[in-house]
Amino acid sequence: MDCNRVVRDSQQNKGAISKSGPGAVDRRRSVSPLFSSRRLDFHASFRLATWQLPSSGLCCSPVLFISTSLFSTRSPCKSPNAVTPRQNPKPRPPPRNGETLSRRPPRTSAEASGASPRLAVVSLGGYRRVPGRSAAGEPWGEARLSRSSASNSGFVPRTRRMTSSKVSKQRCDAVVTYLHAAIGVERKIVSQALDDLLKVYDYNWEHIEADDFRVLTDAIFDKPDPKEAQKRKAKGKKDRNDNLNTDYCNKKLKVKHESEDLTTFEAPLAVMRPLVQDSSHQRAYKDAHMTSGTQHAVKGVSVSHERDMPDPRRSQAITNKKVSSTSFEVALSHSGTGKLSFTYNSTSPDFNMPDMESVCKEMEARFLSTYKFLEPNFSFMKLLQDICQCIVDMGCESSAPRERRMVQIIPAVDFLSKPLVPRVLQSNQTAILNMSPNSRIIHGDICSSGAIAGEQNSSSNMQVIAKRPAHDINDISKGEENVSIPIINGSSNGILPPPFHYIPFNITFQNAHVNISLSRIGDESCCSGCFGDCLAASLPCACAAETGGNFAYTRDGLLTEEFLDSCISMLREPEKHPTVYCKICPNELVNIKGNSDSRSTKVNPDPCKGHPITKFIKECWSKCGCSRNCGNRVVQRGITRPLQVFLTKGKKGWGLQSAEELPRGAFICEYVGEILTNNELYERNVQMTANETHTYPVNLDADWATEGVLEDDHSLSLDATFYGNVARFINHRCFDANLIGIPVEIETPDHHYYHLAFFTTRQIEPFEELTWDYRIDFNDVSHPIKAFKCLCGSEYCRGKRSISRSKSRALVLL
Ligand SMILES: C[S@@+](CC[C@H](N)C(=O)[O-])C[C@H]1O[C@@H](n2cnc3c(N)ncnc32)[C@H](O)[C@@H]1O
Repeated sequence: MDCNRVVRDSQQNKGAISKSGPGAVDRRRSVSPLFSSRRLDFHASFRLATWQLPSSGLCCSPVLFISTSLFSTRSPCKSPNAVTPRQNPKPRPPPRNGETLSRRPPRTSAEASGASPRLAVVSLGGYRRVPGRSAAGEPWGEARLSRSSASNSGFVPRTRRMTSSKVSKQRCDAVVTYLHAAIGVERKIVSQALDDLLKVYDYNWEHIEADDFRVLTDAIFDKPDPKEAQKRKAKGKKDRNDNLNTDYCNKKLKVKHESEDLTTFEAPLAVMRPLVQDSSHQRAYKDAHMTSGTQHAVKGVSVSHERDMPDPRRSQAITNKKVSSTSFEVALSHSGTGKLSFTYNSTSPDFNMPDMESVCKEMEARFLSTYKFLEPNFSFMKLLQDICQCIVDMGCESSAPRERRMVQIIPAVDFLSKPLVPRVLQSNQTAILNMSPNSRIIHGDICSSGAIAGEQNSSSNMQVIAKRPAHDINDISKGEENVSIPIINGSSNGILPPPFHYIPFNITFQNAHVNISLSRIGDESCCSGCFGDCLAASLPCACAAETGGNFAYTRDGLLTEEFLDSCISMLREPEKHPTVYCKICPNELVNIKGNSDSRSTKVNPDPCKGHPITKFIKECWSKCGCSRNCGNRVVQRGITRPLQVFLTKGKKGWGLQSAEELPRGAFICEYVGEILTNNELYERNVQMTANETHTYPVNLDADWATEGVLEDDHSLSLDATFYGNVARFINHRCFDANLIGIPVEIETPDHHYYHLAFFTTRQIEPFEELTWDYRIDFNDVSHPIKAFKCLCGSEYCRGKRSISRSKSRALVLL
């Protein structure tokens, strides 16, 4: 995408506006009471063409062309005496010889119609040589416009202005043939548009040929859809009936619509309009349902396919909701044309049309502040380009894979029959996600605020479509795990978990120093002499030393009773086990730092709250001689149980369950997330506002006793808010949870960093919710993460009382 081009065009247009009638706009503004509302239209149109130059033999496919325009119009005046905006303006006088760029010809119908345009045009070109053809390849823009190709195809070189009588029919025919082949539009439409333009420009071919026939192609593609014209016509009639005073305006409208009706713009293949998040969901659904054969819904967008429409081109319509101050629409047609359209209605008299460059900049700033993580080269224009490219890509696939994908994206839950609109479109490969610009892309908590995650902010109805990875409801891990982990929503409301990046292994965020090196593993800490399954050997190998000379696992892959009992005891009866206290605790130190610019006057950290001395499992690893199937390698082999992410019945949001009974001591999954230093985690927590949501980070402090005085940045945490695995769905239960998190050493004997693995504390029935004790200190008011009101239901619940009176510490402590 050529952003400079956008800016240049935008600036040129400012120039054009200044000459073509800003005074008129301002005068109209000064009589604003005469205008009932203003409308801001934004169009991004794109088209796909497979075409062949007549003589060169160059076949170009696909060609993507995006043009965007931003212009405002005003609704018809209410008084016959009022100054009216031009509904069907006379064409601009043809440019005279020697006129400068500021008198350039109009590029869109909107501009031609007298609306005040600020135009940005972006073209993308691509070509493909047909093997065996002789012509030299040219990018589309050049090929389409080149003098050689033009003359080869029957065009004559640029000439002086010609009068109507001098225009050769042959030349017109050549242009029509050329554009018909190039962009796949009916000859009649090309011909009509060419005739119109020739008249407008006094048969000056220079303006028509300029900029690669841009004016002509724009005129063709910007012809209004006759269906819309019909609608407006009908509305015009209604207005006339409603208010006789508008007769004058309606006459004008009628003239325009009749001329629009002459065009035969292809019926749209699909039209998408966003839902408005208000109480009219049901009405919107009803409306959509009435106009559609079948319907499925995208986050914030209702999509319907009019399969029963008699149109031989199998038109599809995606339609919905009408009453909106802002609306957004995508129309696609089989000819390979598309149009993205945003309309904003305002009654504000102070409305000032922003220029396209400013809009892009503002949108980029909003995206950044909303989504926090954006690619460095993100641009709003690129987003539009991506949408177009996505449609082109999908359109170019053969129908067979498309059918297969459509089968895959049909969710297991009943999205289709409910009026409340689901928020995410499911797809294994791609998805269009419709979100409010004010909503967060990534967040974990769907219930602490009592709201469903992903719900759109109703402060703006403006929708942003973004192509981005979404959940596959058949496997939330997207194939990253050994087993598929489906998303189960038993309530049939179509809600899905908020988006996040699924990762099966921990990944360092930035500064965390995780030193994984073979040289750090001493010979005494591995079993390089072993072979096959260490558990099958007559004597435990060196890797069992960490667990007192006995392996923590049985031959069945479960934790030994003894090991599990002692871990559970450490968790539930901490007073019976040693705890280590830091002289200066990194956890408390970071609180001071974090508070340094706030109202806090603290200079000394609080005393250490203590860290448990927890048992570690030590698994065999790459420096060992045993095989991958060794019984002392359980956690590193990943998830094997049939887990499911499911929507809980209460207000806890999503949870995790197993479709099968689980024995005591079974490995479920490890807690996977970003590895952060304490400082990074604190910064992150502070930056996330109180209303933003979290999964609960885990502090890796299980073995601090062996570390002596810990440096700040050696204190690490795992945060699954943005990147994580299924463990981020495990809900908390005070004290008697059915899972326990146990530290596991795999790649490094250095216990700054380790894995946190969940094992069952007892036998678990199929579909019983899996829980673990976050060990949240609900009374810690200093922590920036506001804790939830605990709904664990345990008789030992320690969160339900304290939450009402304080912010609680929400960092999980091991
Ligand atoms: C790690 S996430 C667990 C998955 C979460 N339920 C979800 O839908 O994404 C932690 C969040 O789940 C909710 N949660 C977990 N356990 C809870 C409990 N016992 N009572 C109430 N809410 C709980 C809280 O909103 C908390 O912020």
